[in-house]
Amino acid sequence: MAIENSIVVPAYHEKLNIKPLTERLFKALGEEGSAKTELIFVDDNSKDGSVEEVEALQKKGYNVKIIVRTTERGLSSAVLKGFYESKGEYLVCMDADLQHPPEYVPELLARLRMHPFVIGTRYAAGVEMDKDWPLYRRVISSGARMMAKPLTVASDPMSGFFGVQKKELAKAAEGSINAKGFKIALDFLVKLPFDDALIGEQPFSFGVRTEGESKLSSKVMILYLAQLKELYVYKFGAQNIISLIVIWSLLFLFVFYYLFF
Ligand SMILES: Nc1nc2c(ncn2[C@@H]2O[C@H](COP(=O)(O)OP(=O)(O)O[C@H]3O[C@H](CO)[C@@H](O)[C@H](O)[C@@H]3O)[C@@H](O)[C@H]2O)c(=O)[nH]1
Ligand SMILES: [Mg+2]
Repeated sequence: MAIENSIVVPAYHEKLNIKPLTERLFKALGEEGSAKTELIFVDDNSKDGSVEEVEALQKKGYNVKIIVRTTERGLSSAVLKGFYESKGEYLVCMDADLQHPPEYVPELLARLRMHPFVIGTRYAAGVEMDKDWPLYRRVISSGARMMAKPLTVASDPMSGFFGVQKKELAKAAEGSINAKGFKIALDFLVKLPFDDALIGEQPFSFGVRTEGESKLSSKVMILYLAQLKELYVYKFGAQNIISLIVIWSLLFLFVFYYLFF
């Protein structure tokens, strides 16, 4: 059966999560869904046994592969790499650490047949943040989300769980997607030419990482601010941008100060 769906997972030091993610994903897809789905990990030379883990799963018959990059690092660029190497028309991005429960993927894929872009959202009726997600992460996430509000109607533009149709991806102007940092979905939401009204949303309950460590760092937060600046200029032009950036940067610094000092 031809591959229709490609699930791309950026992974850095995620060996312990690879097997449970693969097993849970293909179980959730069932026999028919699994036959038309490939799973692609994009690893940045973790050298932690992730490659061997994937090889063992291939031997068991799972349609999974791992791309190992040796000269590049970063979540967003890893996702783009996986998308460009994929066979399917329906592309999904999710984290390796099971914070995006694989059981939501079949529903997201179904929505992706009807929408050019589907964002996994933690802000919807009937779903919740895991109550163990630390308060400081919630505050950072809410601050970051607020700063992106003027850019998109999507309820959770910070989400790393999303789907996009490959034909939409091809419409992005050459070199326009910002592959730095963590927030590739936000770039797609602003720069891909689909109508806002066509954005689909997939509610999901955000899990807690049980294996490995988060890679969120102050560098990632700074990259996010740089991305925001670029997106504001892209969307609104340079005229109003200085005042917007100043206001939002002050807000961010206030949240940062409140949390860490
Ligand atoms: N290849 C590669 N993968 C990476 C890198 N940095 C992070 N990843 C992978 O990207 C995924 C997300 O990284 P985490 O470190 O788990 O991120 P987080 O802080 O928990 O952030 C999550 O929540 C955000 C929402 O608040 C999401 O925006 C983000 O995508 C992620 O889901 C994981 O699978 C991780 O291995 C990198 O440099 N290279
Ligand atoms: Mg995580």
